[in-house]
Amino acid sequence: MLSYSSPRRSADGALHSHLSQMPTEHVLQIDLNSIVGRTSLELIGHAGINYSFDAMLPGQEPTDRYAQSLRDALPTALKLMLLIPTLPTILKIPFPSFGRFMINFIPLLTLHYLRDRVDFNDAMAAQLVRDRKAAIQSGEMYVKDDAKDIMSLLIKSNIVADGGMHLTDEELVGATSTIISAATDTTSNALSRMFHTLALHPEMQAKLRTKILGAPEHPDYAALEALPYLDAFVREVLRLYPPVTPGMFRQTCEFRENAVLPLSKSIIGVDGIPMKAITVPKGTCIYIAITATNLYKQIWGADALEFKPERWANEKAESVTTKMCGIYGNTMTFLGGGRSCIGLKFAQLEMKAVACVMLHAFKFSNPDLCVKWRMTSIIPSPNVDNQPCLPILVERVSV
Ligand code: HEM
Repeated sequence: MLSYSSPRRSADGALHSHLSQMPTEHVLQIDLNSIVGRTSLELIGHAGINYSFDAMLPGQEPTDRYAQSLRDALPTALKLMLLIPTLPTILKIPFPSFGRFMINFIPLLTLHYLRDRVDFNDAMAAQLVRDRKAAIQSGEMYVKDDAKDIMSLLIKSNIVADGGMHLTDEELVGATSTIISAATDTTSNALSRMFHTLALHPEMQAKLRTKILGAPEHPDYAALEALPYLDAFVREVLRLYPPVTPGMFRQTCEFRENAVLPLSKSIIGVDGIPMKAITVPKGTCIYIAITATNLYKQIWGADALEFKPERWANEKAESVTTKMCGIYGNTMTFLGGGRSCIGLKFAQLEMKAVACVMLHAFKFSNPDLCVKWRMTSIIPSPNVDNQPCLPILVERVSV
């Protein structure tokens, strides 16, 4: 049986107590990137699977093997980027055991390391699902009454689902693994950007703190939603700095008809003739430029590159009301359509909750160091002198 999180050990509280150990009169320089990385892991642990990775113990990296394995999986996969073009062929192999045989056969240590991480993560997710299902079916109180994590809710609705809507155990394990990996580096990166932006804009930080001090220190959903300036701040961080990647590829379906994309404004084709629509042949690979769309001056205005939460205050502004196909805040940050992100609300609430807890107690400022955001993998990350870190000065707020 795995150790589950206790309702009393909340991750935002742990982040708070992590920093609370600093003496009152001191200004500390800390690497916030590492702390928010652990915070996002612990938050999805609690809210996603009711599991504590013990990621917030002060002064040390998590020793939980599941946490370590999750942390290693993405960087290892990215080392194998050159193999990505072979994926469509591999996925067409009808026998998974043959695919596994090929992976074992190829003498590539990184590939074998990744195989072991994926196997371990799947085994952990499978055990979590098994334990939780057994606990729910046996009516154990803590699961029945307290557990509101995503996995428990999924299992509970699966138990009562009609045949056609029923997920197999394999699908439940797949969903659990996907949610944990999809919610970790993404939100951690968004939190880093949020703190860096707060440190770079002390006047906005002070304004936000004033608004937040009027709300409870550990706000519930309604209290978070009742803070419009916080909402605007989070939207602006997610617009200007899409946390995942500047763009993504999609391929139009090979088995459907060619599509015709209408254009909001006509463009001049290479033959000099104005075009009002573009024909996209089936099977075409398309690059969706996430950052370019979020910063497009024709939509957002001449100040599109500036960080301005105020732009969200004017609900009639054309930039905010233009119909974008993205699912959040008129941006493409979480993409759009059938395969868009399902965790946007979770991510946005996590940013708001962490901002609320932290701004209640601490002030963040920028040390005299040049932080550069670099594309190290598919995710932009903060660096100083080519070393990944986000140095931020932290001091207690005297209220
Ligand atoms: C700021 C944080 C986040 C950003 C910017 C973000 C962005 C994205 C993007 C761009 C995709 C599409 C990826 C692709 O198709 O290749 C995606 C997919 C997904 N995201 Fe997020 N995400 C965030 C947080 C989360 C969180 C917190 C969760 C879960 C609680 C989550 C769950 C998922 C899942 C399950 C998918 C796959 C959906 C599918 O393929 O049907 N994401 N996300």
